[in-house]
Amino acid sequence: MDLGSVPFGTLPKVLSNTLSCSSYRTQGGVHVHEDGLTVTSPVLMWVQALDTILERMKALGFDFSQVLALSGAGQQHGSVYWKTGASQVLTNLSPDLLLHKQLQACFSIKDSPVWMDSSTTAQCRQLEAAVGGAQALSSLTGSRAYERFTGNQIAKIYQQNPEAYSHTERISLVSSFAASLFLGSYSPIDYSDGSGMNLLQIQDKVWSQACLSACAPHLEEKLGSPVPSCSVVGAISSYYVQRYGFPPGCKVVAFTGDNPASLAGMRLEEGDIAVSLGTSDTLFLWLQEPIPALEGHIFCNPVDPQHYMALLCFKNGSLMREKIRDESASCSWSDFSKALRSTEMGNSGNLGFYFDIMEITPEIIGRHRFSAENLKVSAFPGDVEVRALIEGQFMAKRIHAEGLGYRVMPKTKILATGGASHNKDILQVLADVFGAPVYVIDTANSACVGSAYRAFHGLAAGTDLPFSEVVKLAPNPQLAATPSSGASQVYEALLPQYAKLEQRILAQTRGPPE
Ligand SMILES: Nc1ncnc2c1ncn2[C@@H]1O[C@H](COP(=O)(O)OP(=O)(O)O)[C@@H](O)[C@H]1O
Ligand SMILES: O=C(CO)[C@@H](O)[C@H](O)COP(=O)(O)O
Repeated sequence: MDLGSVPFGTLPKVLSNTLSCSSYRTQGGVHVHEDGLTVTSPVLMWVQALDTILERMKALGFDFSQVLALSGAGQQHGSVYWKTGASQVLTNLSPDLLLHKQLQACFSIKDSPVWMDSSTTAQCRQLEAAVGGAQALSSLTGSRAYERFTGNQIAKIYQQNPEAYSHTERISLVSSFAASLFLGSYSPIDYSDGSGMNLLQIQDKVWSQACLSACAPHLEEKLGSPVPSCSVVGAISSYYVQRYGFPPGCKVVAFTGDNPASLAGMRLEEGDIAVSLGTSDTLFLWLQEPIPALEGHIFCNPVDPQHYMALLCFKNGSLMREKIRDESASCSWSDFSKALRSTEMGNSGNLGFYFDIMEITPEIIGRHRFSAENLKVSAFPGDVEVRALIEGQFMAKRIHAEGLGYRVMPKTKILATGGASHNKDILQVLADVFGAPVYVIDTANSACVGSAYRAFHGLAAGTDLPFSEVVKLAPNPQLAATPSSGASQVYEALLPQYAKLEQRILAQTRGPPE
């Protein structure tokens, strides 16, 4: 969880929040189960993370009485299952005890499925069949069925553990769960994060009855009604007023997904392209008109209710970069950067695909390396390996963004965020592959900054003030890398090559058509 105070003018302090993990024997915040597909996090770990951060802030003397509004963000798609009777506990929290001590018995499922889960292929096929196919589901909800999307996760829980499902009074997303903790009552799901469930009709902004009934019974009452992302969902619970000194009127603005919150934090404009280099890599764009397809996702826009955002998710992001860093660059980001600087754009024609876990975009697993002559090779020297990884990751992003209809224009800006956006040498490759300048904001944690901006926007709710007006005095993104001379010739030649090899691997791994 991070504290975000809007860093300009005389604006009040706001608190933004992302929950992260602590020591529950998780790796990277999650448990990967024996089947290699099921991935969960202990829900109490998230509750304890909130306790820990608030206690630390109190110990540091943070003045909670200045917080007029707060909002936050959570990983998308993950879900939390509140047990029958939990709302009673939530509304009667004792300020003398930590949250995780009081909420221990409140969850019907203790290990929440998270975005990395890919165990629901059967449920995905069932959902698509129920609504007339993959494209029909995409046209309705913005995406074909994806394993991590919450509707399919709920369907799996209902099918495998009907008793726990029937003892569930409320299902939250990670974002609305975190908001519920602050509210002391169930927070609604916002339209933008709600778009990552395969359940919400993105045009009408209501739950799809066909999708709900294909996933599980009585689902609508367990989800509650979705709300616009900029809604004030209530005032902070008296628990925080008494224990930490928040003002009683402190407003809670609907929490949203980490990627929608990043869009807000980066103040993305139409034509820009955002690349988030976090645990997952994502690429997202502002859209006026949704054109849902079989690849990628359309979400409701988190700051403008009339508009949309498109998103591509790449599962093998930072964790893959960390592996190659450890294997080929002495476990050091500085050696990793040196490798990028000591090799040339285009990597002398050597290309690599690095997907240690089943990738989402495209559905490939394994490491696949090719020489300049397109021959499969089993290994590259360390420096070549590092460049092949980074060039491959960014070429995939450009190719799949162009598949969605996106074109790099002369005025295109790339806005980079996430942990790896601290690395200038990685950003240089990004600028070269896209042939466009790369900008960063002064904190790489754009989801937190975006949550602070959204909280401030929520304070102005009812005045119809557009989000862009609210953030107009925020600092502008800083230029971090510009394309090197000759980059466009190198990558114009290499991009079709990479796309062809990707198709070849896909054809080989899928096998002959049935
Ligand atoms: N200098 C660096 N170069 C490349 N990657 C980095 C660097 N510093 C941090 N990272 C990566 O950033 C990742 C965390 O990114 P972050 O955006 O905080 O994650 P999340 O998406 O889970 O919020 C780490 O896994 C780490 O690999
Ligand atoms: O699945 C997606 C987007 O569709 C992920 O981007 C998650 O939203 C979590 O990402 P990290 O912040 O853990 O990288």
